[in-house]
Amino acid sequence: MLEIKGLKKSFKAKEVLKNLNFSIKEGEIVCLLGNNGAGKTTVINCILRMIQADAGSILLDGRDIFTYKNKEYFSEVNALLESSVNVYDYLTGWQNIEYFSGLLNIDSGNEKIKTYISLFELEEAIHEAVGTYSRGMRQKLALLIALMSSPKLLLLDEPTLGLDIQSKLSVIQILNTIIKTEKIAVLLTSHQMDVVQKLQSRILILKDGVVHEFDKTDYEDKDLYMVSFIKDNVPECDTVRGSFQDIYQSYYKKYEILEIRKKERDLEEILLEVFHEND
Ligand SMILES: Nc1ncnc2c1ncn2[C@@H]1O[C@H](COP(=O)(O)OP(=O)(O)OP(=O)(O)O)[C@@H](O)[C@H]1O
Repeated sequence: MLEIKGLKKSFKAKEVLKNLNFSIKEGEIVCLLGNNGAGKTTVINCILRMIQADAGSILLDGRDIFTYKNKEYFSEVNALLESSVNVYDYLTGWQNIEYFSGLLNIDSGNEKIKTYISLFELEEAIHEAVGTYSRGMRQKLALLIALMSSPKLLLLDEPTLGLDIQSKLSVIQILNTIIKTEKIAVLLTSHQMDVVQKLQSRILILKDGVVHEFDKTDYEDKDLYMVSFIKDNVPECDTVRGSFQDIYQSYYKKYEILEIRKKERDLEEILLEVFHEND
C-alpha cells in the first residue's frame, strides 16, 4: 500500500531524515514514535506532498506519489493533523459532514456515514453546533469525516491529544475495528504510550534519521515474575527473578501461593530505554 524507500530530507545543515525505509499494508496501523524533533511530522509532510524530500521515493500502490494528480491523490490519502482545523465550530456536526462530503464528492446520506455516526456515538449531538462539543466529540467527528471518504491511507497526528480516558478508549476502539474492516493503512504518531499500547499496531521508532522496527518481546525480561502469596494471614507480593518451577518450589514450601505471573514491562519504560540507547 505505502512504501517509503531511502527517504532523505535536510533543513539547511540539519539532516532530519537520513535513509528512511518502511512500508504499511492495508488494514495495518503503524505507530511512528520518536522524541520531539525526531522528524515524525517531516515524514507526514513528505507523504502529504507538502514538502519534497531530497532523495528517495514514496510509493502508493506501487506508484510514485508525485505521479498522481492532486484530486486523485487526496481521494486516496486523508489526514487528521493536530495542528490544522479539521471541523468548523459554527456549523453543526451534520453540516460539517455535508460540507466535507460536498468537497469530497460523496453522498452525505450514505449508509456508511449513518453507521459511523452511531458507532462514534454522535447521534444526539449531530444537529448541534460543533462549538458546543467536548474535545472528544470534536475529535470523533473529525475522525468520522476523515474516514467517510474511505481513504486507502490515513495519516493521524496525535489523534488522542487532550482527550479524557473514556474518549481515548473510544477512539482507540474505533480505530482498531474500522481500520481492519475497511482495510485502511494508517500511519499514526503519538507521544501517549497508553494509547500506543492499546492500538493493535506495529511500532516503528524514528531515531537519528532512520526507523527501526520495534518488537516489545525483545525487551521483555523472561525470568521476572510477580508472586502473590499469604504470609501470616497477610497478602503480600514479591518480584522475583528465576524459573517458574524454582519460584513455585521455594514459595510453596513456606506460604500459600495466590498467583505467579510474568512481570510485564511497561511499554513507556521500554521505549524510554530504546530512545536513549547509544546516546
Ligand atoms: N520547515 C522547516 N524548516 C526548518 N527546520 C525544520 C522545518 N520543519 C522541521 N524542521 C526541523 O526538523 C526537525 C524535525 O522536526 P519534526 O517537526 O519533523 O519533528 P517531530 O518528530 O514531529 O517532533 P514533535 O514530536 O515535537 O512534533 C526539527 O529539528 C525541526 O526544527
